[in-house]
Amino acid sequence: MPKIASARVIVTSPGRNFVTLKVVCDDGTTGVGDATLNGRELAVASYLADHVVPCLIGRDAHRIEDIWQYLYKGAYWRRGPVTMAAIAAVDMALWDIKGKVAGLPVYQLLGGASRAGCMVYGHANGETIADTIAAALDYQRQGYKAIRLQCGVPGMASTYGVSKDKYFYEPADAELPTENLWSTAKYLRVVPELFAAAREALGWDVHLLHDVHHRLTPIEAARLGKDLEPYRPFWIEDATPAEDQEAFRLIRQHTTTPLAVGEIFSSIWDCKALIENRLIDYIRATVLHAGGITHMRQIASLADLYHVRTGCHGATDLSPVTMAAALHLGLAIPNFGIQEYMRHSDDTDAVFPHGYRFADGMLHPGDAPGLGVHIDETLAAAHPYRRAYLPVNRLEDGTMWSW
Ligand SMILES: O=C(O)C(=O)C[C@H](O)[C@H](O)CO
Ligand SMILES: [Mg+2]
Repeated sequence: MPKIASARVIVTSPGRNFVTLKVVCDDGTTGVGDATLNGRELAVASYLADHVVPCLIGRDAHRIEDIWQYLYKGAYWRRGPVTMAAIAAVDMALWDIKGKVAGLPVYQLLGGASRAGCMVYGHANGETIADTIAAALDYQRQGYKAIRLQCGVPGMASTYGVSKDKYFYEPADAELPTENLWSTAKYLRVVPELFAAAREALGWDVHLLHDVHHRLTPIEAARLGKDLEPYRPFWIEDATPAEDQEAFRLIRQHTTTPLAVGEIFSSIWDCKALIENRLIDYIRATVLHAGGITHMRQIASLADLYHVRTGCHGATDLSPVTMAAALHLGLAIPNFGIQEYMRHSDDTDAVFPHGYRFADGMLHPGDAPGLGVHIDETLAAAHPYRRAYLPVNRLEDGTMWSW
């Protein structure tokens, strides 16, 4: 049995910050895990290096469940994004090792493929509705079957999801948090116009998605859901801040627009009530921020009982290691729904060579043993950490709001 001989934390910034755990076994087998927590990266790096790595040395790398429970129960302080991202990194690395030792891709260890590939959605965004539609048409031409639409809000200098670059959206953009402004009234006017224009231009054979990014009250979210119903969105995401799980009941009572939530959840306890009460349709928790493949599989299994499908977070702050792990899980589980796919920059792809491939609107994790992703440590060292914060958001009168 491979024993864990060492583990190191690698912080690198090939255009944006990533924290990676590399576990090395006494037989030379290595595994990688992603521990990136956007804007708070060094907290997880320290949690791993100072508090987790010393506990790993000498352990049997095959005992994934036992090590998960050891780190979770052993911390005493349960849940939370820092703890769960650190546990996730260990978990991903151990699945990677198990796959390499077995000579099998991780999805085979999880039960084998349940589908040909994982349907993904790309991000179409633009300052104006016309710009956004043009970007969406571009994705459609590339074969995407699902597209997220975000456009600027007239009268607002900046809007969540709208970037200068056509493909890459990077909100962690400054050494101190950028201040954005927000108007719910202006936003609620423009989004239905965007969806009407999108159906006109793109037709009905493509799934359209939208991220509200935690900015509406429950009754405002209910209004948006109703207004979008004629355009049959695939989902609206994070319609209201989800620490108030009960709020989704109100939204649900008013609209048949499917609801997705969970990119900031760190455990099954954050979504248990949402799932069991059938208040959501898609769970967006990820292997990275929700405790790794082991815990995310548990969340997916619970969700499956209630017709809730996965729609895992996949923004650029989740490294290619997380993308690979998400694809192995997504390929295997019965209730996969969709996978977010915001492409990484060439610099990031070079630091993390990977085997997953896009074709026909889907990603496939590939058949290399383990996760099929590596870290080039020499290249990683050439991109030192740079402090970068996510923005904050204020109403026009200065009131602090959810970003
Ligand atoms: O991808 C999404 O749906 C997001 O909401 C992106 C988040 O703002 C981003 O990952 C925060 O780190
Ligand atoms: Mg989101």
